[in-house]
Amino acid sequence: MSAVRMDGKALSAKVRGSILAETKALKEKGVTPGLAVIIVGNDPASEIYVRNKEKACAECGFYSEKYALPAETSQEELLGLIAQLNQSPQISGILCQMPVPEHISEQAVIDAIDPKKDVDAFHPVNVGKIMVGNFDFVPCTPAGVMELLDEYGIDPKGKECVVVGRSNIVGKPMSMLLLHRHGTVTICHSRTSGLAAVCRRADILVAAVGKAGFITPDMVKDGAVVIDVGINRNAEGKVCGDVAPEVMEKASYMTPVPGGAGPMTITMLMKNTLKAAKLQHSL
Ligand SMILES: NC(=O)C1=CN([C@@H]2O[C@H](COP(=O)(O)OP(=O)(O)OC[C@H]3O[C@@H](n4cnc5c(N)ncnc54)[C@H](OP(=O)(O)O)[C@@H]3O)[C@@H](O)[C@H]2O)C=CC1
Ligand SMILES: Nc1nc(=O)c2c([nH]1)NC[C@@H]1CN(c3ccc(C(=O)N[C@@H](CCC(=O)O)C(=O)O)cc3)C=[N+]21
Repeated sequence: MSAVRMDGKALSAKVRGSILAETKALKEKGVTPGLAVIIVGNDPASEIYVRNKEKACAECGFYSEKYALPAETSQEELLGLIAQLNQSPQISGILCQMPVPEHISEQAVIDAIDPKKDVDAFHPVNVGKIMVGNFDFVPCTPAGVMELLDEYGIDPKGKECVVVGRSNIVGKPMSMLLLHRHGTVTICHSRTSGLAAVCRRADILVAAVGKAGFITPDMVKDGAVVIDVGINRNAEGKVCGDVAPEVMEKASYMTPVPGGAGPMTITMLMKNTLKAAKLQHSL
């Protein structure tokens, strides 16, 4: 039996529709959500994401600004731009695409963004709130995964959840959201011993590794729900996930790449931007 395909594109369209409706109501009160996206350097993959974000802003009726800065931009210049955007009344949310060039400190960039405009939820204040379980902004990729699970009626409560990857962007916040929903969560990384056996315990397996085809069928329990967060390019240059396609035959539900977690990430960014606009206007 082949797994049910968890359609992130379809769910995104639905959620963006309801965001647009809310945006229209907000605009009648004189408030337009605005997102600023900053990209430093010209990583081709980042450019695709930035374009997708601009498109999503248009679909949701948002105002958007894009700053494509050259790779040589100094940290001081970047922090200056962020300080300006922190003050700008048109801008509800600020996202600086990661990674940034090596001469710029990622943490300095994150720390510079006003927590009230931190729609990525990467600022330590927001990370702390997520840990405590009382948060305004949900990290976009993990939030998108949770909405996909809900849409398909998959409840993490009491389930064995295994997250492969412990990054601050995906693995760690993903684990925390599953924990809040009462999953029994195991976080794996490059030093995990017996990784395949740990993965085989999973009722819900989330792959956020960054290696094409890393999760093979022998690592998956029959009937498991498999969430593929990876965005990689295979030898032919095609976008593919961290999960080998043959896993479809073992899983009960699985997210495709493209069309699964990726579009949902952007949709959750829109949701956070709308929320930021509302919070800033006490609505
Ligand atoms: N769909 C979406 O919206 C998004 C997709 N992505 C994609 O998700 C993937 C992961 O992204 P991100 O979390 O930022 O990546 P990172 O490179 O920051 O983290 C990768 C994680 O995988 C772990 N890992 C690497 N090799 C192994 C291994 N052999 N066995 C077990 N664990 C391993 C690393 O372990 P260790 O910590 O020990 O090094 C690390 O924790 C990428 O493909 C990225 O492009 C990212 C963000 C959003
Ligand atoms: N500050 C910051 N915030 C991020 O959220 C962030 C980041 N930096 N750096 C990079 C990662 C990656 N990321 C993706 C977003 C959308 C898709 C996406 O739209 N994917 C589509 C299209 C894929 C394609 O065809 O290229 C899909 O999977 O169907 C993918 C990946 C956000 N990230």
